[in-house]
Amino acid sequence: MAFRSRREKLRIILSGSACVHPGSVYDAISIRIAEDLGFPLGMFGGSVASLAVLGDPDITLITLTELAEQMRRMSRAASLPVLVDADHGYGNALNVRRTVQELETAGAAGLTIEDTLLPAGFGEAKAQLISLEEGVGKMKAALDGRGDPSLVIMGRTGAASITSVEDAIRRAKAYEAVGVDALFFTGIKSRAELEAVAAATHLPIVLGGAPEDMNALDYLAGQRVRIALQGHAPIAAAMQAVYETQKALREGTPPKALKGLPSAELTNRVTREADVKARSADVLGLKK
Ligand SMILES: O=C([O-])CC(=O)C(=O)O
Ligand SMILES: [Mg+2]
Repeated sequence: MAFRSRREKLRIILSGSACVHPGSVYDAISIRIAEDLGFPLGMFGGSVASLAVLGDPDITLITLTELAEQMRRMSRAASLPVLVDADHGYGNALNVRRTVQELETAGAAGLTIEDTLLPAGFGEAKAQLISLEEGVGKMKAALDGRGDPSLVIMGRTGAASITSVEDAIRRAKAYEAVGVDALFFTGIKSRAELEAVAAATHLPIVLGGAPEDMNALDYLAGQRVRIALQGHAPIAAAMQAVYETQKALREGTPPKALKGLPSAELTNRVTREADVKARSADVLGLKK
């Protein structure tokens, strides 16, 4: 299976004793840059998928087809393992099963299925959770949808910030019991909360954002956190760069005077120019 080695790399991170930061990836260019910089893993958040594909905020308006297609483009462009935020699995538990099948064939190394009610319910300003029973059904369906046993399936709960840490623990234990590979928590606000969650569970932990005083990787590693997200600054930086460049051009700056453009060397590296040239020499009869 072409993607197995990517998945095994993610499994090595999860079964190791260190905590790593993933690179935030959302398209073919961003995944190549993350790979070149030596990130051990890419994180493809639902928020950045929505931004990159639709230019939308994170309201789960994106479809599974669009998400999987974006993942497929990244899988073609680089071989960095990618953990995909598959949100609620795009429907009920049967949809979750299909989501796993699509992301598996699109080359994801792993994916998270969460128990938040998505898209937002009618008349509900605040995030809601589905029941624990429905969450368990989704995890079972996700595991059942997996064709390649090396694909990593993570159970994700946002209960810590929606209901309580106790509820997050209850849910995490139930997801653990049906056989997910790792637990992904969002909304953990303190060391005490993380320590409670870690003490009550057994699987490797992924932390979707943490307060400043919990950033030390050795502390996180000691609580079985193997992957700690750092948000999605690269796409935000890209937005600012496009804004500045278009603004300068609109205001009459000559293209040659623009600031912040990549060197030819960086552009060539990101586009894998040398590979294209070598291939063109071989198959198009062009000079290298
Ligand atoms: O999983 C992540 O990267 C955090 C998240 O939910 C998102 O960005 O949509
Ligand atoms: Mg998300």
